[in-house]
Amino acid sequence: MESDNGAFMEKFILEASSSSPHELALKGLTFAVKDIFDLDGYVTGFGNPDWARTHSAATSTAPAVLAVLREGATCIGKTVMDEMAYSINGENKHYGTPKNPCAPDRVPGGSSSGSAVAVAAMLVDFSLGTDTGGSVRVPASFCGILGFRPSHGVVSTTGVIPMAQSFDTVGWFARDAEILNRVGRVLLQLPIVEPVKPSHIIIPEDCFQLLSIPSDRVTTVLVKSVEKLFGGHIIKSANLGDYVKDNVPTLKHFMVKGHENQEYNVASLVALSSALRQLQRHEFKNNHGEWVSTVKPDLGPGISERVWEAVRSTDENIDVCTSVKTELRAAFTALLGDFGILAIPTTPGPPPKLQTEPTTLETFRVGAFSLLAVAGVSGFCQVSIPLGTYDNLPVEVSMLAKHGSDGFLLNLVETLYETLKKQIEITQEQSGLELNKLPLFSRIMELQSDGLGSEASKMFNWERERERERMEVRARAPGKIILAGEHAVVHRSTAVAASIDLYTYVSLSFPTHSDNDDKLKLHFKDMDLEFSWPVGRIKAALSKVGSNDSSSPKSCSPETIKLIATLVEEHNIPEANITLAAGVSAFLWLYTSIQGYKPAKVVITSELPLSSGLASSSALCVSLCAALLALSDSNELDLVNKWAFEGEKIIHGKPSGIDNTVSTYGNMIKFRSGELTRLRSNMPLKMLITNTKIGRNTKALVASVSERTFRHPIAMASVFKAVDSISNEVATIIQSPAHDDIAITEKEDKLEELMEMNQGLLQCMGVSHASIETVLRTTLKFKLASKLTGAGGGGCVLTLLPTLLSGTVVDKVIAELEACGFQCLIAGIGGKGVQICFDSLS
Ligand SMILES: Nc1ncnc2c1ncn2[C@@H]1O[C@H](COP(=O)(O)OP(=O)(O)OP(=O)(O)O)[C@@H](O)[C@H]1O
Ligand SMILES: C[C@@](O)(CCO)CC(=O)[O-]
Repeated sequence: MESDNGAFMEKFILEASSSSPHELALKGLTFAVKDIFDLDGYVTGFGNPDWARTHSAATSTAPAVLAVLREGATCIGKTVMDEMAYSINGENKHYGTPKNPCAPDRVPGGSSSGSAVAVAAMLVDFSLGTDTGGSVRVPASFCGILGFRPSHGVVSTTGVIPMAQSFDTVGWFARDAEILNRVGRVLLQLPIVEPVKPSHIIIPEDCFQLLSIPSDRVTTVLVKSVEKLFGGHIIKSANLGDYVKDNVPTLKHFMVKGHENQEYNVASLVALSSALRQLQRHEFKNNHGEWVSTVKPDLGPGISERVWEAVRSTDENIDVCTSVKTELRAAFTALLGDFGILAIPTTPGPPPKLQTEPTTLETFRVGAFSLLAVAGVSGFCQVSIPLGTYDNLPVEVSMLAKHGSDGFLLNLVETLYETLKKQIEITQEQSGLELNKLPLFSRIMELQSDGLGSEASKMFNWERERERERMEVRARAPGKIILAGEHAVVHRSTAVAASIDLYTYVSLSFPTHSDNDDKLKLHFKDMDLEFSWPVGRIKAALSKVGSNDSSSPKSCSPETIKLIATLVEEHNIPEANITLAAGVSAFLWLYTSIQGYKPAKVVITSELPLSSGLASSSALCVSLCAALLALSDSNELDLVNKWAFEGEKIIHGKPSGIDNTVSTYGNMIKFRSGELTRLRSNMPLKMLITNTKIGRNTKALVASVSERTFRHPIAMASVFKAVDSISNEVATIIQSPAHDDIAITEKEDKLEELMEMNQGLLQCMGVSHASIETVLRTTLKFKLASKLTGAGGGGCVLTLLPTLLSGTVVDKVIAELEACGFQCLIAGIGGKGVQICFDSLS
């Protein structure tokens, strides 16, 4: 199954003999078909071996397949699909999961998984799939290609195993917008016509808020491209959820009480998807209930549950589902007219990891289906369009048009696609150094996904070695503030943190052969401290440690720490800088674990004050790991984060992982027991950060809180529980909408109160300090609330600067704090995480 990315069930060549006098529209193109289409003489497998075993070969070929064959395209095989088309994941336990060329550790999306992968891996020019609830749109978006779901009923589904007829469509995939359009014209039997300019493009904010990545990463590209081609005046914003709620009265039968105000869902769209799923279950049962009950097929996890749920479903609300369909189609027809476009995200985020638990996938599915149901229930046509990558994972946007406006939509994609691609490049360049936005990374991606197999990887390694010699890799990672929950987070309470726009920078370069240098050199530029070891010396000292595997982060054992300490002690670190020894040890562990024993030069500088609560140690570990992993096969952010955590352990003792996680991913997060939730901040937060300049050691402070917990377990459990509630409340406030100054002020007042409460509890933990109390007293004089941030014991203090606070007051507070000898800075919070770039040295 591994060859051809595991996309095919079976390969063969199928061509139609044609003596047509006209030029064939698809001549010279190859394609593949999902194993749900009948091909004369072949058993149609429906993704499941029990199905294949109990059905005989088809006696004719589905008209949709015949149509493309007759226009000169060559079919090269049938593709793997999800069992009975009852999944959007793309994992098939019987035939293997087709490998997603865009993200090999992620699912390819289903149910037309193999068809999408065959196109994405460039094994064919286009492919056919089917889409009932999302089975073309989802795999297209997960594999970074174009996917088209036509208006319901316009392409023949004869000779295609039905799933749920009210929603079943034949869809297709391509990498090229012109080919997508050409295939569409054949299937839709449409003549070639001039493109028509869209009358308006609606970008509903509520739908883009469902995205787990920053929504402007998607909307900016779209808006800029539309502005360039058609003018910005055609862009309209809207709230789709409200529009649907107000215009589809029957939907009330599917609205779940209490869901109206759910933060991450658009309640009326969730209701739409409930209606769709209900009717889908009903029709699936009519189609396959008897077969399932008799054969009791062996079905994969998640799919089995859904199939049996459908088979056992009762026929409630079926008429109401049909009314919802009719009302929604009328409402959207009024909204879009003949040439209006609705733009929404295809799915709420990047493809989930392979083998994610079905229960963990549920939140993703709820979000995905509420977006997918828009075209599903209205029967409108939809195209999913790739928009490059974010964090190395594919990003897509969808455009929908009125039922029957398929030709218009296909022309529009073709017109828009080149401009979109240029805009993606501009946006990615402007966002600077981001991990996945780099020439070398895109070259690596290309080489891995071009299907050249081992030849490609040989070339790739050789190329990489040469690149390595000429390259300087630079990385930077931000520091962080903790808004609520420090220390308690080590004891499994919730904390809320954000990145700040102060960074640690790492530069990594490897000597060329002609340099004849065999040393590993580390330069802390700010303190002008240099370390260097012959790599043979490091190898000899660490010979017992075993071989390195950069793709699986491991902890440094106490024995290895001792061995590393001998290497550190060979350099006499001045007494004033002795705390740097821990940073040097972490460096040696991370470097040797990821790069082995190779000579190199690493230079580190930082804008962050060390040991003051702004996570300088994490910024060091994260930027270092990003640089070290940049040239390896495994360059995922997740891996950077995991290795950085191992470095943190050396400096920190028992870290919770919050610091390295914020430094890696940026933004604002809620964090508990290693689990992170991204927060969508709905308020601009400005913080004054006061550095008391009292140096302290996070490791010692964390240990002191643990000791206090050991002495007073019950009392401290209550303290941690109270902190947990405070953090959760802070997260809710940050995310709740605020439309005017009054609402913002109310939110700020609440946050101030919670900060004061948190500070009180940090005092209970014993981590405040006289210098911190001085800052608190000073800011209180100006009615401003403050709390320590990070480990305490000195370090930094946060003061919330309310939006309506006058600049004069800010100046006065700062003047008074600086008069006490403190350093003040005003921080932008919630920016990007780690970033990386390559420079050529030659
Ligand atoms: N730029 C740097 N250069 C050298 N060493 C560094 C650098 N940044 C951090 N370190 C190492 O990290 C240590 C500081 O880590 P520590 O955890 O005590 O404080 P912090 O990370 O700044 O604060 P907190 O963990 O409370 O947010 C330093 O003593 C040093 O060993
Ligand atoms: C004090 C602490 O909670 C935050 C340090 O920035 C420690 C940790 O979470 O690892």
